[in-house]
Amino acid sequence: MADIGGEKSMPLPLHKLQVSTCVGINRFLAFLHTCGIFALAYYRLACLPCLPMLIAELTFGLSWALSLGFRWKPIFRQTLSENLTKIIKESSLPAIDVFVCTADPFKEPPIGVVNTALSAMAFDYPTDKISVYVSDDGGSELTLFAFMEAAKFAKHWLPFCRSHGIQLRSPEAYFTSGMVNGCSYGDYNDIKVRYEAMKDKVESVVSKGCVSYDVLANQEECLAFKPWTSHFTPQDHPTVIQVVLEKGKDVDVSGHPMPNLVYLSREKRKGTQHRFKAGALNALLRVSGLLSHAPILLTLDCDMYCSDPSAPRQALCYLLDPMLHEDLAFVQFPQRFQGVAKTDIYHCEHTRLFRINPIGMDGIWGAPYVGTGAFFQRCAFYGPPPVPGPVPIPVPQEDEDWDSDSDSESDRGFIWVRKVLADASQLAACTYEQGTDWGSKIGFRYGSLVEDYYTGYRLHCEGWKSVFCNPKRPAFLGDVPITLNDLLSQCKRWCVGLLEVGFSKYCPLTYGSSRISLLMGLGYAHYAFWALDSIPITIYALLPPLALLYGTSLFPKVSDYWFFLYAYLPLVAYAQDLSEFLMTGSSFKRWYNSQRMWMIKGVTAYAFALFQFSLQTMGIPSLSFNVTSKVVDADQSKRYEQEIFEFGVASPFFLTVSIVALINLIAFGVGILRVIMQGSLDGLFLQLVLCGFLVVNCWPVYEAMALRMDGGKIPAKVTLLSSSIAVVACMVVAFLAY
Ligand SMILES: O=c1ccn([C@@H]2O[C@H](COP(=O)(O)OP(=O)(O)O[C@H]3O[C@H](CO)[C@@H](O)[C@H](O)[C@H]3O)[C@@H](O)[C@H]2O)c(=O)[nH]1
Ligand SMILES: [Mn+2]
Repeated sequence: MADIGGEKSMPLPLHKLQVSTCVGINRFLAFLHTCGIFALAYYRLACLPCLPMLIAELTFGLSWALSLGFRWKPIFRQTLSENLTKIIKESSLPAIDVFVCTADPFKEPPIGVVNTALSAMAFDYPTDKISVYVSDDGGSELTLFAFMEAAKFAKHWLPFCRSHGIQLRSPEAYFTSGMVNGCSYGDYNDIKVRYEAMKDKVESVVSKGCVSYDVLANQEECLAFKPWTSHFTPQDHPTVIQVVLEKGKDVDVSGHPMPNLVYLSREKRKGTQHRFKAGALNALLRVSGLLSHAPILLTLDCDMYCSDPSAPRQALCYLLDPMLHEDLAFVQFPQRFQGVAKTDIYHCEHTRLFRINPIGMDGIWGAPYVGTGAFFQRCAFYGPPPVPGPVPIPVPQEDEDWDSDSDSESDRGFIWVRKVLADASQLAACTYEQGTDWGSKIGFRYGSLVEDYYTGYRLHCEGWKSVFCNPKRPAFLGDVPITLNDLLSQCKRWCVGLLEVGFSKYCPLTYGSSRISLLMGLGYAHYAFWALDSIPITIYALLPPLALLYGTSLFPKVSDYWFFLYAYLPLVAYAQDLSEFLMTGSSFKRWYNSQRMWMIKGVTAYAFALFQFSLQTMGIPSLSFNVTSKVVDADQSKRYEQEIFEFGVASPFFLTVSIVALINLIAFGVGILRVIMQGSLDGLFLQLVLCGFLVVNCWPVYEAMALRMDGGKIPAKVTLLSSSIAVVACMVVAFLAY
């Protein structure tokens, strides 16, 4: 323990890592693929003067090249948290401020937000070192009410979890997990009844839409709702700060101290920019800096509860390592999800984004920040890492606290005096940031709808590192969108946000590559230009089938030796993708669905994002952060569980998908006829295969157009419009052919 802070290395390792065994094969395949892509370009230029196909193939090639960094040096880390207690005393553990964001009580039910907060309050960690802050961008009394009720329930819940060593500390998850052995606890029924009563009370208030006096217990509770006057709207209201639980004052039913629980709704005024989630997090950063000032922060989305109470200790295995500590900005846990359908039809899990690519980026420099489930060092938000010097930053010795200037104040309970709350209000004022470096050099960064990606990227550019912590037992579990439209809208929002970074002066290819490393720059660029995949996907989805109608061959004959190239490149790319998928423990069917979603996104979310972004750069009003709905409709959720695609609404996304699906169906039919009539397959073989593959992928679309009667089918007007467009397109092509 004594020489942790010294120059010598640690006596007991806190973690270890292992480089993936695939490194050699990955690099070899990369070499072959590069040669292949150059050969493709040569083939297109030399043999077929077909410009769009060349563009498509070069863009595919570019997109593949940008993913090189993910495969360069994937590493697998493992924490050895059993050693943590041997090198640091419980009382010396650093304090943690947890940020939970919510933005709309109707899209994000308060009971869900409360469950997330409860799971963090119940961390397996000294309670007096935890402060949970809730940022309510919806400015809703319903959310505050839910938290006041949750605080009362927490006084029973925390001791219950502690005494029985409960692992799932989100009460909703615990009571629905079917952990029947819970019933054997004497107090199980009591706690269950309390939870349900609390939930009913909160839900009934939410369904009424307002907090009336009769549901409040006393004068003090009534006072808390005073800010909600008739002038109060979600877009225009003063700062509201409520200290719902206060450590040192509130204790649970067993007499143990409670963590701090603070509700914050930052000031909003019409005409001032509020910067969505990044703005909310920055307000929390300042307010928590004044009230509890923990050196470690955890950011959580309201729908992502903590499913392993040891998560903070796992994160500390990295954050307290003197060898990493100096420039380690954050430890990122993967986003993992609950309630995913068996074969994950919409590929909500984003296996590649959240679980495969981060291990690659971790091996080169650091995993990207994904908005939730990340433990930060507070100081990372206030400037670049300290210049490496001879003396490493010391971890506290025996009786010293980690952040020694904060403990003396907060322990005395000094922070909650009225004066401090008034100051905190000022910190959350909507004009506070004007003329400051907030959002540009300090705090979460502004300028992109994907504030998480952008902030992590800018921190990396400043020299900060990060670590990807991916334990077998998921540390955090979130909800997934269960309708196709929600998922595509979310994806479109992400893509627009990513393009905002890609086409800014911070473009990862130039700015990033020169500051982090070429491979990291490529990795970040891979995301920034995600939406560009729409170009080759759309060309491949339309041109080959239309040419098939013509009888024009766009690919080499089977007998041609160039054929090998067209077989090798996609097959190896798919096989590598599949094997990486399977290595995460996913199934073939899930992988298949993920590639289908990639195609669907190519002609919808990616394409629309590109269009939206172009409009935006021309000065047409930009997209705002449309919060993904976390409310589930019973019919929809039933269909989701049965793995039936949910269309239902007349979304423009579905129009383009349907057109592509129909054109391929027609072309495939005509193509087969052509082959039968000509008696030869040679020249059209690849086109037929591609078209057939698209038809197979589009199967749910045909079903939803013609065979289904439920509420999730494609609306008749979309079917009608898309069929007309597809038929006209095919007829024009057929006409041109004669
Ligand atoms: O003005 C806003 C908008 C959103 N949020 C919160 O941001 C979180 C994420 O919003 P959600 O609608 O769930 O977006 P997703 O696309 O599902 O979220 C992913 O993408 C976001 C943008 O990149 C990241 O912030 C998230 O962490 C990441 O999970 C939620 O807790 C919201 O309450 C705010 O606090 N204020
Ligand atoms: Mn979300």
